[in-house]
Amino acid sequence: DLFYCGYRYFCTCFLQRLHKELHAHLNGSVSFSTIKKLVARKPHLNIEHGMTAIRSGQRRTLDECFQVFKVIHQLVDTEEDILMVAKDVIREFAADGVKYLELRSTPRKEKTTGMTKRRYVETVIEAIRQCKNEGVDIEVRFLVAVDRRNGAEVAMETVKLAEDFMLSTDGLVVGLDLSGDPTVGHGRDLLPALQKAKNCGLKLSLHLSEVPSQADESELLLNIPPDRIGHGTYLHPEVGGSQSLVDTVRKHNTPLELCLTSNVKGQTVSSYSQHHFLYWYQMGHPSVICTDDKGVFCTDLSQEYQLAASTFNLSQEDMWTLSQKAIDCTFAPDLKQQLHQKWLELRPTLFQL
Ligand SMILES: CC(C)=CCNc1ncnc2c1ncn2[C@@H]1O[C@H](COP(=O)(O)O)[C@@H](O)[C@H]1O
Ligand SMILES: [Zn+2]
Repeated sequence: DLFYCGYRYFCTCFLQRLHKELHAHLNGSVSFSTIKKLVARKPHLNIEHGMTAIRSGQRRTLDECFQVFKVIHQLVDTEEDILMVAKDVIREFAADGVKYLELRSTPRKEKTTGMTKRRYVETVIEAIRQCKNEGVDIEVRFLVAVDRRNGAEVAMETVKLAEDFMLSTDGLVVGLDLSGDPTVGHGRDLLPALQKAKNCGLKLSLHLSEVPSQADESELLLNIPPDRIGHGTYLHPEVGGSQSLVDTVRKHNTPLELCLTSNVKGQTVSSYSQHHFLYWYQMGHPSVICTDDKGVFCTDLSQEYQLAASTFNLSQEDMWTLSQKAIDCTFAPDLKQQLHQKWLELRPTLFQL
C-alpha cells in the first residue's frame, strides 16, 4: 500500500479516513459503474463511457468539458436517476474515506427532467437521508447551484428555493453555489441574487476567475464577500489577475477550493506543477483540495491529495495539517467540533507508520 513520490514514501491509506470534500458537482461526480446502470436504462441514447469521462492523459477544452455535462444530463433526467446517482455518489465518497461531504447540484428546468426544481432538491435531500438511515459513515450537506448561463431571474428564483430548503431541512441545505460555463454571462447581473442569498444566511461558494479576463467580475463578487471561492485560478498577478484581487481575498480570509485534475484536464492550468495551489499554499492562505467532478475527470479525493503531495513535495505532516484546516472551511458549524475531535483521535494511529 505504499507509493513512492520524490524521496518519500506515503501510505496510500494515510488520511484516507478523514477526508473532507467541499467542492463536488453531483452530475460531474457520477462514476463509471453508475453510468453503466444509467446507460442500461436508456440504451436508445447510444451513449458510451468515452462521452461522459475524460481519462488519464486526456485533455479537453473548457467547451468540450461542458458538452460532457450535457451528455450526463441526458442520462440523469428522472427522479429515480437522480436518487440513484446521489446515493451512489455519497457511498463512493464514503468508501474513499470522506467523512464530510458538501454536494452541490443545479435544479434543472422542469421540461428537461419532468419534475419541478423543488422536487429535484427534495430528491437529493431524500438520497442524503436514505444514506444516513442505511448507516453510510459520512455527513453530507447540500449547496443549491445557480448556473450562471441562466441569468438573473432564474438565479433569484433559485435563491428563494435554497432559502426555503435551508429553513426546512434541519441544516442539510447550507448554501448556494455559482457555477456553469465561466465564459457565459456576467456576475454583475447575478449580484442582487447573490447578495440576497448572503443576507438570508445561505453560505456562498462562487466559482471565480476560473478562466482569464474575469478580473472585473471577480472584483465585484469578491466584495460581497463569498464564504469560499471555487478555483480562483486567475486571481493572482502572475497569471493576469491582480494584487488587489489577492489582497481582497486575504482581507476576508476567504478559503479557496482547489481542484488539480479538473484544472489540468480542462486546460485552465498547463500542468500540475503550474497549479496555483502553490501560490496560495506558500502564503499560508486557507486552501482545500477538492475533486470538482470525480466522474468526469476520473479521480477521487485520495488521488487529489496524493497528487498534491507528489507535485509539491508535501510531507505527511503537511498533508495532515492541510486536511485538518479544511474543517474550518466547511459550511456546517454544528459539525466542526465533532470533526476536530475525530481528527485528534485518529492522529496517533496515522503517524505510527
Ligand atoms: C469544464 C470544466 C473544466 C469543468 C470544471 N469546472 C466547472 N466550472 C463551472 N461549472 C462547473 C464545473 N464543473 C461542473 N460545473 C457545473 O456543474 C454542473 C453539473 O452538475 P449538476 O448538474 O449541477 O449536478 C455543470 O452543468 C456545471 O454547471
Ligand atoms: Zn466546480
